[in-house]
This record gives sequence, structure tokens and C-alpha cells, in this order.
Amino acid sequence: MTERVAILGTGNMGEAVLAGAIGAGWSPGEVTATVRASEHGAARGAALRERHGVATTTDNAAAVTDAALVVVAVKPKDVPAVLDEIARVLSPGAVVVSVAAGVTTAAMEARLRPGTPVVRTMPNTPAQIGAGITAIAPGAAADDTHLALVERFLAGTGDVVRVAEKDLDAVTALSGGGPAYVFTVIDALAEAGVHAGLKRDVASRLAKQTVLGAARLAVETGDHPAILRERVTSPGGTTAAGLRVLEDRAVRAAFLAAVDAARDRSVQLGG
Ligand SMILES: NC(=O)C1=CN([C@@H]2O[C@H](COP(=O)(O)OP(=O)(O)OC[C@H]3O[C@@H](n4cnc5c(N)ncnc54)[C@H](OP(=O)(O)O)[C@@H]3O)[C@@H](O)[C@H]2O)C=CC1
Ligand SMILES: O=C(O)[C@@H]1CCC=N1
Repeated sequence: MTERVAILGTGNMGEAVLAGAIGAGWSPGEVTATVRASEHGAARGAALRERHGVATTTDNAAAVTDAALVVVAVKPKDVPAVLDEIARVLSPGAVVVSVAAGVTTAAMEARLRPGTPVVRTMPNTPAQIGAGITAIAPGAAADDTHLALVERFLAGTGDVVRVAEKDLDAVTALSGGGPAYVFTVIDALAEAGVHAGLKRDVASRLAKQTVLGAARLAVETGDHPAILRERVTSPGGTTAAGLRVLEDRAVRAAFLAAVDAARDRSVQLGG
């Protein structure tokens, strides 16, 4: 049994969450996805109907009237306007879930009827294949039942972890945007392989499977990454020579600075 869900602003992240939920069995007939009233929005709506079998509309207020779960997936700057459209027509008890970077539950609650349960989340795009991780934090009126409903909806998108809201900017910087860092690593490794003389398709396959295999090994063994790295690094060998270059170029410090910058930007987006 799946409750009615409205996804408001079904772009990259909205569609990733939608795909994960439907891929895991959430009924497409229970989901309405909204798009912008524009030529681009019309094309997107057609694509969403074709790919996922959901209903689409440009009318956010109509989409939420009978929804138990309302996922706000527009850009942070568009969240206030969308909440203003739906505030008065939400079903009593409907849970409002935001995926927007930086926007606090307090800011959302201020635009909704008093007592509306709000859950702030930070998913990532691997949600679309059920391999994501989403952190969720409750607003003032959200209780365990509301969090459990959100967890049930997100279950098909991958892992879900409860955190305190104060941690969500750091989560945004690490796992929200993290796939982009990893795609940069995959791309750079593949290009490096081409530079070292490999055919492009072979280099690409090697790079992707190496990242996937290393991540799975870390998850499935539970061993610390430093231990796993030691097992690859033969004394005086090839990997030690490569790691030396990464340390010389301060790759770790670069990741630290990148996550710090992304966290600061998340705080800034929340205004
Ligand atoms: N992309 C990611 O990896 C992640 C994104 N997020 C968060 O997800 C949210 C969306 O990001 P993302 O999916 O990347 O952005 P997108 O621009 O791809 O998606 C937002 C969508 O909302 C549409 N939209 C805007 N206003 C309205 C409206 N009033 N009614 C209906 N639709 C509307 C936009 O249409 P149009 O383009 O025509 O304006 C667009 O299709 C952001 O708040 C972001 O912080 C969170 C985690 C990861
Ligand atoms: O780049 C962004 O702002 C969004 C939030 C996390 C990932 N994408």
C-alpha cells in the first residue's frame, strides 16, 4: 500500500528520487510530478510520463490536495514561492519533505500552516538506481510516524540515515554533492589511462569498475580505508610511487577544502 505523493519541481533530483521509489515498487499511479509551465516544462512532463508512468501537471496546488507526502524538489531560491502556492491546500497531516540545499525547516514552517510536519532531507543522484544515501532531519512538528513515512518512500532510493538538522549542511557537502567529486575522479582516471596509452573504452571501463570495486570492498569488509590502501601499496612498488604524487599535489587537502566550501555555500543558500 503506497500513499499519494506529489513531487514539486521534477528536475534532476526530483526525478532521481521518483525513479528510486518507483523502481522499488512505489505505485506510479499514486505519484503526481509537477513541472514548470513552459515549453521546456511540457517536454519534461512528457518525458516523466513516458519514463515512469506518473501523472504530471504544472499546477502545484492541485498536485498536493490529496497527497500524504509532498516532496519539494525545486532549487533553493524557488522554495518560498512553491510553499506559498501549496500552504493553504495541503491535506491535514500531509508531510512536506524538502530536498533543497540549505533551506531550513524553520524557514519552511514559517510559510506553512502552524503545525505542518516538515522533514528536511539531503539525497544524492545515485538514488535513481537505488544506490543513493539520504540524510533526513525532522522539523518542529514532525514526529517518528512522519519520519517513518519518509523513510518508507525513500527506501527504494538506497540508504537513509537520520541526522540532526545542524549536520545537514555538512551532509550536503559530503554526500549530496559527493557524486560530482567521484565522477571527476572517474573522468580523470580514465583520461590518465588514455595518456598512459590505453584505448579510451578500456580506460573508461577500468576507471569505473575500479571506483565501484573499491567502494564495495570498503562497504562490504567494513575495513578502514587506510588498511585497504595499505593492502594495495607494496613497499617500494608502483602504488607507493603514485600515492606520493597525490600527497605532493595535496589531493587530501583539496577534498577537505572542497567539502568546506560546499558546506559554507549550503549555509549561504539557506540565507
Ligand atoms: N542535483 C543534485 O545532485 C541534488 C540536488 N539537490 C537539491 O534538489 C533541488 C533541485 O535541484 P536539481 O534537481 O539539481 O535542479 P533542477 O533545476 O534539475 O530541478 C528543479 C526543477 O524544478 C522546476 N521548477 C522550478 N520552479 C517550479 C515551479 N514553481 N513549479 C514546478 N516546477 C518548478 C525547474 O524547472 P525549470 O528548469 O524550467 O526552472 C526544474 O525542472 C535543489 O534544491 C537542490 O539543492 C539535493 C541533492 C542533490
Ligand atoms: O549543487 C547543489 O547545490 C546541489 C545540492 C547537493 C548537490 N547538488
